Amino acid sequence: MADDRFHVYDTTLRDGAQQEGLNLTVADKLAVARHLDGLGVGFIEGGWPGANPKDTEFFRRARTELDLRHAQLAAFGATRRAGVKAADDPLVAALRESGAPVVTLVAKSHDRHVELALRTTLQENLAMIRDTVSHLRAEGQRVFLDAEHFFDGYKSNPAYALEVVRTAAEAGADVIALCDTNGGMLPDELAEIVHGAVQTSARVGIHCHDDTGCAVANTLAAVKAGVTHVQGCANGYGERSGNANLFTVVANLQLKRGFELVPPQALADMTRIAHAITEVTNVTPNSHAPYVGASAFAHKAGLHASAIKVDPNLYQHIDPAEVGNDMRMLVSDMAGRASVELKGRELGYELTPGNTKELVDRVKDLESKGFTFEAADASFELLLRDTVHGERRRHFEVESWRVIVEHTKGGELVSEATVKLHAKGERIVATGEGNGPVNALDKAVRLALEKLYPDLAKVELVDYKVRILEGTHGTGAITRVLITSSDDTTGWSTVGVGQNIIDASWQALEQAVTYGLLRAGHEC
Ligand SMILES: CC(=O)SCCNC(=O)CCNC(=O)[C@H](O)C(C)(C)COP(=O)(O)OP(=O)(O)OC[C@H]1O[C@@H](n2cnc3c(N)ncnc32)[C@H](O)[C@@H]1OP(=O)(O)O
Ligand SMILES: CC(=O)C(=O)O
Repeated sequence: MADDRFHVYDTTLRDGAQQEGLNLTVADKLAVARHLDGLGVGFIEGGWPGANPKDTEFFRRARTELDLRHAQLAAFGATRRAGVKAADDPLVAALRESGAPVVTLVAKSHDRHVELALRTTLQENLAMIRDTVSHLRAEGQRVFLDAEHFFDGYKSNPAYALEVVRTAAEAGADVIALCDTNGGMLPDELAEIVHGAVQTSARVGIHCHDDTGCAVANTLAAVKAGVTHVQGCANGYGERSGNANLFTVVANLQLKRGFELVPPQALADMTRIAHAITEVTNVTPNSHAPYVGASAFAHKAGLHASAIKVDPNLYQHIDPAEVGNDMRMLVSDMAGRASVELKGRELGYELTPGNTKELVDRVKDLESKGFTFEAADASFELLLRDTVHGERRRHFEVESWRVIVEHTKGGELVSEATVKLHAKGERIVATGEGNGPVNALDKAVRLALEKLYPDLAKVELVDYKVRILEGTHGTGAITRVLITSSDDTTGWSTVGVGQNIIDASWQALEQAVTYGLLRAGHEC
């Protein structure tokens, strides 16, 4: 069970789900909850039971389908409506019936909101808070309160904003989370206000939105000012610009401020968990996300690599393994000898100074012609192998290839490719048909090689990207093609460049097949 000295409270399934384009099924919500529990957060806000059938269903299924080891579930909802008893409000009843051990109530703490949005009096709003908190407490639930618009409310009427906090605490709320609902605060101003609000009998927490790009900084400033409960969302999901990214908050507090919020082994699993959640939400992972992004410890500049060669800490703020991430070297025209040497080592090759220099020169020359190696790891490795061997080695040599695209009388578009190859002493001619020229070439190569290399069947072409590099030349522009392939364990990318899109595609395809055969254990 979670350490109650400091709360890590996740609201991905409620505020995170308020993000544009994010739509979770009940099964998705259960899956995300399991991942968050694996990270070791203390509380998981599951949604607003009674507001929609899906969230009601989530709490119903959670009782039998979630076996949480660390976290407690929290059901979110509003205080009772003005003028009714908490016991008679159907939305309060849904919170009571959710079975969640914790209920988090949202309450207005900004006088203008009470008067304009709730259309009630300041006194009635306090009564709504008092009644709802004490009713749920009497029903045996632990109650947290989200003081909505607390900071803007404090600026408008500090006495009233603090009265809301006091009322909730006196009624029995365990936690009052101060919310920067519009996300407009900056850290210094927010910290000053938090200082004034932490003197209450309840625990004080913080809930920040990222509209100024300061949600994480504001959360850390609030912790420094005395809060002991932080709210946030996985991957920073949330309404508008999102919520404080809970992964960044936890990593910062644990690694920089010495809090032990989640077990160290769970922190070391954070990168995997962050990515597993993006699989469920179907939101492309932000590769630049702090700590867990694929680029968070990727080094491109030659000068950085030369220092990293001496000591990785010279250009890294932590050891990536602490959050389950990896250091990566990127090779491009910004690389120097150190970048190439370290990349070579990452790939399992010890390069001589002569090889290193030659590779740096080749990479810079090819990148000036439109190639890109940071996005085509397999093409770089093939270039590296050719340099180490002092010659170009392939499993097959190409005599020629050709593609025909035919528009038939019936309106059908058919592509047919013929390749003539030499492999293992044989001359092979094969023809493939496809729905496009690259598909036809791919089929023809496979047909040509399948008898000699049956495991080529495992290699799949999974992505094909084209970019025009010199738009000013119209249809005669230089084209860059990136192909991503995969076998049953990993993926790799290759690049081709040319004035003819089919030629550029062929270069990338030929390398993709070569790399696939190397991965299958066929040396050449
Ligand atoms: C800052 C936040 O993110 S808080 C979370 C916000 N999340 C959501 O709104 C998502 C779920 N919401 C919903 O499904 C719906 O809005 C419901 C079911 C809650 C309410 O739906 P409806 O009854 O149709 O009301 P509607 O959405 O138009 O308006 C909200 C009502 O709640 C009232 N209300 C708003 N905040 C509070 C509060 N803290 N306490 C009590 N009542 C409140 C409003 O005054 C308004 O009342 P009215 O019906 O008398 O005008
Ligand atoms: C409660 C909440 O989500 C907010 O005030 O932002």
